[in-house]
Amino acid sequence: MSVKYLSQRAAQAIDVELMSPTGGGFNFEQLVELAGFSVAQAISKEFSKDDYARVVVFSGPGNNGLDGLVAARHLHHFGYYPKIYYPKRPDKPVNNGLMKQCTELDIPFVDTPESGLHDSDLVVDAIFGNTKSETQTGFSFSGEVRQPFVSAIQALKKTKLPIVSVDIPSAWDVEKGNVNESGFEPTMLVSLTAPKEGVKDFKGPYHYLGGRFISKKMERKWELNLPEYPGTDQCVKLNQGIEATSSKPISKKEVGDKMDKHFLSNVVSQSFS
Ligand SMILES: NC(=O)C1=CN([C@@H]2O[C@H](COP(=O)(O)OP(=O)(O)OC[C@H]3O[C@@H](n4cnc5c(N)ncnc54)[C@H](O)[C@@H]3O)[C@@H](O)[C@H]2O)[C@H](O)CC1
Ligand SMILES: [K+]
Repeated sequence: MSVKYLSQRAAQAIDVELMSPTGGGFNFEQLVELAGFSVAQAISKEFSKDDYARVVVFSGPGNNGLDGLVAARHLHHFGYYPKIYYPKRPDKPVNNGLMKQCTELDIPFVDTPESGLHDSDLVVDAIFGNTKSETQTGFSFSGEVRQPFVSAIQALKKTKLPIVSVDIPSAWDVEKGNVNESGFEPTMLVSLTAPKEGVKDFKGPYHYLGGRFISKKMERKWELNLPEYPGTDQCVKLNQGIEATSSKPISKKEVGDKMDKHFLSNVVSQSFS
């Protein structure tokens, strides 16, 4: 059976369930840590530190960017030389903590996408992920990308370096994918929890799954059909050309039916915070 591709709404409902006291019982920092660790490990499987030691991580303003900061820290410990482009830094304990951890390791923060790409072997795209709407009226990517991320995404379109995208290539539509082929094509994608519908368009050679935090119970409930993670690995390589188990996207009603009533209301209040 092949792995299931998730609608944006289902992916966000699963995130909320993972963090619900009546669901998975995780806290947010744990998930970010595991997600970022899985990204670093997946990178180490395909891009050896002998050939791709100099890695620049582009981190966006949300949680996808936090995964990038965690990945940078682990890459440092794995023997790579990461640097970070992190232009918008929300003043929150988790962001400040991760920045401090990277600073303690002397990981440099660069001021422009160009200075990040200069003398690098590999780029990690952690700009946008399964972005929640800013308007709270829906779940679609909220309009046109704004600066400084327009320039960052332009730089990713131009670079010849291999790109590793975290969860979804930034500025692709989470459900419709690389609309009009206007986005960049990463070499590697690390989907978190389960691939999103939009990444059916992904054509690169390396597609991994990371974020090893789903119980068998949740996997059955959401019919995720996750592959087995090998041994102690935090990531698993997916076959190229995997198909969704169903061409019918999960409806809003189905997502609502699967969600515990206790945290149904939290989908809006928590997941948009
Ligand atoms: N369970 C998991 O798999 C986990 C996934 N995680 C990661 O979290 C992201 C989703 O995070 P979220 O914060 O909801 O979205 P983004 O990172 O994409 O960033 C939202 C951020 O971007 C701003 N924004 C929105 N639209 C625009 C725009 N058009 N231009 C500029 N800026 C925009 C918005 O204001 C927000 O600040 C998921 O993909 C995973 O990577 C976690 O690690 C937890 C576990
Ligand atoms: K991304």
